Amino acid sequence: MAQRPAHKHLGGKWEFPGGKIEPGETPEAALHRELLEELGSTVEILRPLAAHTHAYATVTVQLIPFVVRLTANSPAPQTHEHAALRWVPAGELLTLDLPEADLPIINDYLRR
Ligand SMILES: Nc1nc2c([nH]c(=O)n2[C@H]2C[C@H](O)[C@@H](COP(=O)(O)OP(=O)(O)OP(=O)(O)O)O2)c(=O)[nH]1
Repeated sequence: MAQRPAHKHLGGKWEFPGGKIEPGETPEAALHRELLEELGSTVEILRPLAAHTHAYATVTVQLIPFVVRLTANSPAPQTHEHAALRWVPAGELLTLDLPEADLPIINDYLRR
C-alpha cells in the first residue's frame, strides 16, 4: 500500500499504487506505466477485480483494480511519488486510513 502525499487530494490516505489512464491507453498499460513511475517496479497482471465508481465532494473517480505480483526480476518498490510504502496482509487492509472509494474493492477481494 502507498501513502498519498499530505498536500494532495486524499492526502495521508493509504491507496493502491496506480493512476489515471492516458488517452488511447488500456487500463493494463496504464497500470504498468504507473507502477514503473511510482514504484520503479514491474508486475505481472493476474486478474481484474470489479470496477467501482465513487463520487467524492470535488471529483468522481472510477477505480479499475487488478491483482498483480512483482515479476521475478523486478526492483523492490521504492517511494518515487508517495510519502511511504508498506506491504499489508489482505486481512489487515481495512485497518488502514483508506480512500472511501477503495472499500468496495477491498471487500470484493476479501470475499473471493
Ligand atoms: N491510485 C489510486 N488512486 C485512488 C485510489 N483510491 C482513490 O480514491 N483514488 C483516487 C485518487 C485520485 O483522485 C485518483 C487517482 O489519480 P492519480 O493518483 O493519478 O492522481 P493524483 O490525485 O495523485 O494527482 P495527479 O497525478 O493528477 O497530480 O483516484 C487508489 O487506491 N489508488
